[in-house]
Amino acid sequence: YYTRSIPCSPAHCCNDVPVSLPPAGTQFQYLVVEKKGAKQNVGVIQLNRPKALNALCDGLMNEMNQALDFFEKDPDVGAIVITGSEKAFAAGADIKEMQNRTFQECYGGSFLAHWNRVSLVRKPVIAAVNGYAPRMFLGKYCTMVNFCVIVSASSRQTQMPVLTGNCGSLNILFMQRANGKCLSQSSRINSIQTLAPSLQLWLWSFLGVESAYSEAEKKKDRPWGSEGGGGIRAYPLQPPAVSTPSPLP
Ligand SMILES: C=CC(=O)SCCNC(=O)CCNC(=O)[C@H](O)C(C)(C)COP(=O)(O)OP(=O)(O)OC[C@H]1O[C@@H](n2cnc3c(N)ncnc32)[C@H](O)[C@@H]1OP(=O)(O)O
Repeated sequence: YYTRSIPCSPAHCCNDVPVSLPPAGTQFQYLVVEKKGAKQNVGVIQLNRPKALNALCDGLMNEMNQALDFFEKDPDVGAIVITGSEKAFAAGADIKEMQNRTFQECYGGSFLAHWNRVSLVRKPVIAAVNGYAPRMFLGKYCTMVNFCVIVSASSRQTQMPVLTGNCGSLNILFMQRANGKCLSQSSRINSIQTLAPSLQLWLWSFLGVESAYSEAEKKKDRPWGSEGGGGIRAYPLQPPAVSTPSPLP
């Protein structure tokens, strides 16, 4: 759980008595939540459900929202990092929990609506990804990572190319700043290429394109993320020329 061991800030004076944030006694079953860094100003949320490869069950996502609330309100926290374990960032939605739910339940009950909290945090949220992260980056069912700002790190075990997530994620930040909307995947990708090319280049150079590009993807010699329908390539220097689809025969 999370303890506060740094000196008081004016906004949070505790008269030298250690303060626990979130409120003392808050225990997380599925997360390790702590503040890190020399200035203790980075809120770190580590997914901690190893037996299920950090699959995102309701309990985990509720705790995630709680932790995000705490960090967003904490004036000492400048940025939030969400990370997993070495083997898995997260195995996506908890499919065991989902398997018996009917369409009506999901649709009527706003299934997964509480997953959006991370996209509303008004501080940078960085997803530090290692290991398995199926369906976390691309496709119809974009999950948590797509609502974060930057996805860093890479791993051969990551099933989706890491950089793909970076583009979508950073772009969401951009679009949130611009108009508060999360656009469709292709719009996001297009817009970052047209509206924020320098930001994109900066991000790519920051992350090191080559190191984020898995050997497996290299061998396939195809656009990153094409499996998920995104069709994204690494364009370290120039955005792609817009191609017109060939007419149907
Ligand atoms: C919003 C929509 C989505 O996110 S849909 C995407 C849902 N995710 C998936 O479909 C991934 C499913 N998992 C896998 O394909 C594999 O687990 C793997 C490739 C990620 C890893 O394979 P590995 O062989 O290394 O591990 P296990 O398959 O043995 O898994 C260990 C343990 O974790 C449980 N588990 C894994 N993924 C999930 C999940 N998404 N939901 C619930 N539980 C999951 C798995 O059942 C094993 O537990 P056990 O008690 O031994 O059955």
